[in-house]
Amino acid sequence: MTNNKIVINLALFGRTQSGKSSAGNILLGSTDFHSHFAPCSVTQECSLGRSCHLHGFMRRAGQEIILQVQVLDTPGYPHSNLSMQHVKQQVKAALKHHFGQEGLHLALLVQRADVPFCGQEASYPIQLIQELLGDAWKNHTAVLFTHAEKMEEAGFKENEYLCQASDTLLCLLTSIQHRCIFQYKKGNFINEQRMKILEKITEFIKDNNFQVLTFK
Ligand SMILES: Nc1nc2c(ncn2[C@@H]2O[C@H](COP(=O)(O)OP(=O)(O)OP(=O)(O)O)[C@@H](O)[C@H]2O)c(=O)[nH]1
Repeated sequence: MTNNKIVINLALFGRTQSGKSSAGNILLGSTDFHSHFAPCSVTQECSLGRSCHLHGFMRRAGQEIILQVQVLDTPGYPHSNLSMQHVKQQVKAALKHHFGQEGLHLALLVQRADVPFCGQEASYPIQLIQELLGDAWKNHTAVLFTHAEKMEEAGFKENEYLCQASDTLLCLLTSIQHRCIFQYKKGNFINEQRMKILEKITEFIKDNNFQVLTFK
């Protein structure tokens, strides 16, 4: 953090087609990441996107702090045509390259709200986060639920959804101090969504005293 600017470093993890790139684009307010429907994995390589300077999120000693967000998009894990070992090595190298010195503030585990969180498939991305972030992963991970509008359409409020969640999800949320965010993709509310998601993320990072994880 310099006197009046902070750069927040985020990395997206999750299963194929969970909505990682789309969430990254919402966070950045851009279309930097390649995001579309496919019956296979779209993202093949890690890539870093940077937002413009954002105002109105933070103040310190009465002075406005300008926020910039950097997001690392990663291939789905498991992937439809890359081995798990390959993806792991690729993400490890990208974390070191982009956040090796500056550090990572938060890993976002991207999970579709309309897909139950259970079984082996759900646990792979968590295992990847644990392996790459090490013991402190619990302090630097949040779940980002995409497709939350489907949950809303089915008549669930966020707390009701979480109350009825699978044991695996409840156990994960307990480990990460219940850090989770719901992303609703509907109509013309994308900018409003972006602000809400960024507010939550900055809250988590502030609660963590801006601590980062570095990579050697
Ligand atoms: N309705 C809805 N669609 C979404 C949401 N998030 C993503 N999508 C759609 O889901 C599809 C996959 O999104 P991506 O962002 O490409 O997902 P990804 O996880 O990056 O996919 P891979 O790179 O294949 O692993 C796209 O058609 C997105 O438009 C959401 O919150 N709601």
